[in-house]
Amino acid sequence: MTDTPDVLKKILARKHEEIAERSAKTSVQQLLDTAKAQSPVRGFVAAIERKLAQQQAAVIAEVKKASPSKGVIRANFEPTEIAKSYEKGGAACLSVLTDADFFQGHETYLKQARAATSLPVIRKDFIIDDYQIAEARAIGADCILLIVSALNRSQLHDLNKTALELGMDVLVEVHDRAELDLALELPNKLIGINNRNLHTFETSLETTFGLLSHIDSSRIVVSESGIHNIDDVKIMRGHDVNTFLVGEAFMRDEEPGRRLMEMFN
Ligand SMILES: O=P(O)(O)OC[C@@H](O)[C@@H](O)c1c[nH]c2ccccc12
Repeated sequence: MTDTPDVLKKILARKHEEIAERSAKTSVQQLLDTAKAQSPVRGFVAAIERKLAQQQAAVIAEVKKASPSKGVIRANFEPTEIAKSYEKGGAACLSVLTDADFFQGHETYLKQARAATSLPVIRKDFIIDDYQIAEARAIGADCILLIVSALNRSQLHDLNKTALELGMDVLVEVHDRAELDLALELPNKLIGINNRNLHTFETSLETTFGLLSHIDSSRIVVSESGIHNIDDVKIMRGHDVNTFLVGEAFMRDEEPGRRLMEMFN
């Protein structure tokens, strides 16, 4: 399918421009100074491990207004209220989209969500440069996402190191076997399997099942995207996948945290 628009490629082209614009305004050193004054990191992996130790599902609940494939998902978008609802509903962690151009996200949303709860928060964005990692900690993020299909091997290793040095956790995201092999070179505990192909935005839960057998029990597998109902959760838990990243299903409910409780309790 040569005429398929490659969404990820388009997003990454824009990210390069965005980083250039931002670094002209604020230096990395300024970001690192701000990061130093930030409240301490909240353990993202630790919060997941606590849920799992209690035989509960560990849910990373996403604060997401819109996406390239779905358009606006939640018109009445109040990050503070959403975050509080998620915490009440039993989320282990929060995920906040900060990409503005494709997901209508913002750094402010992350700050608001984190300030409203005691939960650890992942900055959900397309990270290709150390600059964005300093920025993540400067706005309070406890964890970052590294998307293997957006990076080459040395970028992946270098960016991972930068995040760990700043004290943050890292969720490494893969979609196929080659990406998984690269991710497994890192010592990280969290391996995210994105059921959505970021080039085409097609989504299938089979992606998780296909990769599962290649990951040993020293890792925590996070099944990401396309988890919409109790049956999806049951199938996953039947395969011993107990950690989830869910956005849309919660965002379409008036009370996102109540929906979380319905799906996971
Ligand atoms: O809304 P969903 O289908 O529940 O998906 C959430 C999350 O997995 C998805 O937003 C996501 C996973 N990896 C990403 C990388 C970039 C942007 C977004 C994502």
